[in-house]
Amino acid sequence: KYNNNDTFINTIPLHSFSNGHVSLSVIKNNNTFSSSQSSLLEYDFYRNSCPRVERIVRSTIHRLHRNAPSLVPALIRLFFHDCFIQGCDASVLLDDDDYINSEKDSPPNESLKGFDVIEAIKSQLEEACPGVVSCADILVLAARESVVLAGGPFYPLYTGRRDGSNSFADIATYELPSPYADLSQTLASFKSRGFDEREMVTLLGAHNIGVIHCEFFVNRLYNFSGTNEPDPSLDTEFLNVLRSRCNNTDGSPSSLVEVQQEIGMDSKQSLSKFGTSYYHGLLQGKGILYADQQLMEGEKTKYWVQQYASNPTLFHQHFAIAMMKLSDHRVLTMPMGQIRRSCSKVA
Ligand code: HEM
Ligand SMILES: [Ca+2]
Repeated sequence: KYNNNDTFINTIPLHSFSNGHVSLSVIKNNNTFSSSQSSLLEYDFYRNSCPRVERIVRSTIHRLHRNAPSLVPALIRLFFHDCFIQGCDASVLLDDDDYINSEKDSPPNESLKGFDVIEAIKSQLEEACPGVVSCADILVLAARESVVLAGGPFYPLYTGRRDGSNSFADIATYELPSPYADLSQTLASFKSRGFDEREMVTLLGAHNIGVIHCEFFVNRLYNFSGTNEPDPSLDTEFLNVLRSRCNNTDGSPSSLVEVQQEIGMDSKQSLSKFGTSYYHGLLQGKGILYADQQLMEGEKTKYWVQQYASNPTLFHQHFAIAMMKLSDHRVLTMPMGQIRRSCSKVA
């Protein structure tokens, strides 16, 4: 129904995709993929200065992943939280000091993980090619490898991002999407960054994997908006599953019980395939966050939830492209920015 006025469908030759993977030729031939800044990024930017960069990122993540599979969702979330706040400039990685008001200390970022993984990759790269590769590039490349490790699509990335010299704790506090936001609020924050309804639904498909702590949805389980009733949009059976997972009824923030996002689904399968269990869940009232379930409240967003639930290949294609777009959001390129030596400190 929305296909006619959806530029994506009209301009992108979907037949040139195979297996949900995006090929570079498609990108080169179609300007719709690049934002204005990303024209300053290049494919294989480090081909002379650090030709092994992508291999090093990949092998480090693969090595660490064997003992710590949870780094996969963590890195995807870290990437989102960087790019969404002042663009993909590694602002989220900076530590607090006299001059830096670190985003790490902003409430929505308190449960972020994966900083050590980025730092481990950075130190490998500093050995191989000192002072060359930006932390901002490492972050987008690490997120891409994580998507692939989760069974999601591979997508090519431009490189040549430079690191910012600031962190934006206040902006992160107010502008990272809230799990308690309704559809219009969430949509407004994506739209202000150039992402439409469909792209927002696509990116939220990242919630197929990972964990959500009870503190972010306990408000829906017993006393939703002061009603003394649970959130009516929550499936009753699922409500009981969530209650038993978070059996600390006072909802104190210390009750950090982890909840697999694919509860009620074939979790093994969906994890290895980066599937569409998230969208199936929403169709059944089993969205974990209020903001997730809100996708069913808008005509367009609901339409795309239905599309992706029934067409995993389409989801993978769109997810790859949306991740590429987010990776190029407001990047810094020469002569702006810097290359840090350690990702947590300005150079
Ligand atoms: C409306 C927008 C969004 C909201 C409100 C939201 C909120 C959240 C919250 C509250 C958590 C749980 C964190 C925790 O318990 O530690 C979470 C987890 C996660 N989010 Fe989002 N998120 C949004 C969009 C996105 C997007 C666009 C992506 C990626 C493209 C993403 C990727 C993830 C991943 C992978 C996890 C699991 C992290 C882990 O297991 O370590 N989220 N999100
Ligand atoms: Ca940033």
